[in-house]
Amino acid sequence: MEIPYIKMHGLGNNYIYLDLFKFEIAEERLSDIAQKVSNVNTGIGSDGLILIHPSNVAPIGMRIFNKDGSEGMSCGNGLRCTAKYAFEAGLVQDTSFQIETRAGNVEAEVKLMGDEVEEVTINMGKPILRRSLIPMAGKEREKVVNETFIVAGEELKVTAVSMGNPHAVFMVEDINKAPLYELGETIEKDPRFPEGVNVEFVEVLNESELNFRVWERGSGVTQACGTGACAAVVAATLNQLIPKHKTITVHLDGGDLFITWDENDDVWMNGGADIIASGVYHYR
Ligand SMILES: N[C@H](CCC[C@H](N)C(=O)O)C(=O)O
Repeated sequence: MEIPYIKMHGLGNNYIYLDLFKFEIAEERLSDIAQKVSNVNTGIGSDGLILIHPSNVAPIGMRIFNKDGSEGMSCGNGLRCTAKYAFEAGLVQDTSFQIETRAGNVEAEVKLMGDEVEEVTINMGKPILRRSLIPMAGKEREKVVNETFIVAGEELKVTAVSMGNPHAVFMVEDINKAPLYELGETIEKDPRFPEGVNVEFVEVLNESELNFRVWERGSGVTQACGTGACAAVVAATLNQLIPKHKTITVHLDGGDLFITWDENDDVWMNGGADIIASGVYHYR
C-alpha cells in the first residue's frame, strides 16, 4: 500500500505525519504502520507516527503513535508541527485555532515569516497532579512532589505530572550524569506507573533556565519532548526551584522551548516546527 507522508520535526523530535483529510487508513493498521515506518533500517525512521485528521470538535485533530506502536494522549512537538502543516496546507485559515487530541482540545497560534509558519505557541492546558490521575500507584495524595523513588538500587526523588500523558520528573545536579540510558526503560516500565511513563531528568541552571533530557514512553531517548518540557517546568515550580508564572527556557538536546505556567494554571509552550521531507511510504 502506498501511503503519502510528510516528515516533520520539533527540535529533532521527528514523526511521520499522515494527512487524513486526503485519504483514510484502517484503524487496525495504525500501530503496525507506526512501528514499521519508524524503523530507520526498513522504514523511513522516526520517533513515531502522527495523524492529522478531521474532527467533530475542532478544525483539525491530531493522534500520536510512538515508535513501539503504542498510542500517546498528546505530543507537544507534534502539535507545533501539526499546526504549521495545517496552516500552510490551508486546512485552517486563521492563525489561531483549536486542535483536538486524545487529552482534549488545545489552542494553537502560528507566527508567520512571510507566508511560512516560523514558530508556534500552544496552550497545553492545565497540569494534572493527583497521583491516581497521573496515574501512579501508591497511597492516594494530592500531589507527588519530591517523593523518594527507589529503583534498581538507586534512591531518586520523583515529581509526577500529567500533561494528558504521564511524566516522572527527576531533578539532578548535573544533566550530563543523568542515568537516562541506565534507568530510563526501567522507570518507563515500572509497575508503579500502570500506564507506563515518560521519564525526564532536569537540572536547574538558574531561575529561568532548565537543562533537560528525556526517555520517552514508547520511543526511548528522543531529542526533545514538548509535554515533557511542560512537565519539567511544573515539577521545578512545585519543588520551589524556579518562580511561578515566569517564562522558562528549557534546553533540550534538540534545542530550546519556552514554557510558561501562568496564573490561570495553563501551561504555554512556544517553539519551532520544521518540515524535513515528503514522499510515499511503501507499506507492506
Ligand atoms: N511518548 C509520549 C508521546 C509523545 C510525547 C512527546 N514526543 C512530546 O513532544 O510531547 C507518550 O507516550 O506519552
